[in-house]
Amino acid sequence: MPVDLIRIVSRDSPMALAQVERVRAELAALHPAVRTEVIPVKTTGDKWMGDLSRVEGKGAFTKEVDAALLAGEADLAVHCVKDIPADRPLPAGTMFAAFLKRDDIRDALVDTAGRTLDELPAGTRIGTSSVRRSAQLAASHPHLQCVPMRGNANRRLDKLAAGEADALLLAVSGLQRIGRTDVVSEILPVETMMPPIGAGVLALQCREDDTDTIETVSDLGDPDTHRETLAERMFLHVLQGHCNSPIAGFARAGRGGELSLRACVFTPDGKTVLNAHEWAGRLDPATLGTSVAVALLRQGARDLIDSIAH
Ligand SMILES: NCc1[nH]cc(CCC(=O)O)c1CC(=O)O
Repeated sequence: MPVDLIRIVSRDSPMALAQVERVRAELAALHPAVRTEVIPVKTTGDKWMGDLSRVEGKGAFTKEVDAALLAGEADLAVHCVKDIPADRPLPAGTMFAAFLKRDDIRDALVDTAGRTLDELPAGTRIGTSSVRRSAQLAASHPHLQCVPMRGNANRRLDKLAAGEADALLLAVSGLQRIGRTDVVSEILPVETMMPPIGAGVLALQCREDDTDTIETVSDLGDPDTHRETLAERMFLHVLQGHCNSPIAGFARAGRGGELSLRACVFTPDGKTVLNAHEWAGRLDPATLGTSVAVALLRQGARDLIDSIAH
């Protein structure tokens, strides 16, 4: 039975609310009779500006949103896949109903003087708390210096303007969502800055017994994004990666539907980089994710991941 109202819960950052607007627009196009309501909530990750590993890092951006969904205060949660823990199952009683068509997966350099990464002088302070970003930067541009920076993308841009760093690394998709691609000075190729698992993908999560809502929103799903996301999340699950892991990678669905998954694990100083790249047919994303994870474990990934606090 079609539903007539869907209450959507999400973080309350400008980026998260823009994501909800995309979901509402796509829903309105496919199901014009369905009304929507937005329920913004603050998550632990939004409130705590210290090291994420100190606040049970796992699920810091999703816990309160999932709680509202499970309590029946909302019918649909919108999450960045990147922020959903993969080392354990989704909260019991919830499931993914759809993954929206993937956005740009790359990171961008934001430099107020408009320079590229190669043009930045030694000692330039790059604002990022991400081990993934700082390790890769240490590998390719060891003369640059990373300084810790947290907060939603708008706040980071404010901190940059206030002089807390000289430049930032931020996801292109996030900047597009908040309407700030004007600040991008260079889009980094994935060879220089491999994206995080789930980059640029939005997940729609429902209560598993709410078949009416699941049926309604599942029409928004994109099949290629779905397979890519399953492969990437299975990869991260097998590696038991956490939010602060030095792990990067991405799957790509080819024209014929075949999937490839490239991934790496590195030391924080970027001096050791483990690499794996495998292909699979269109119907087996989970095996592909498992296989790439096992290839990296055989190369010693376990020690690299476990050496970082979480
Ligand atoms: N940790 C915050 C976060 N979660 C998802 C994105 C980017 C958007 C996406 O990949 O869906 C960002 C911002 C950033 O990393 O610059």
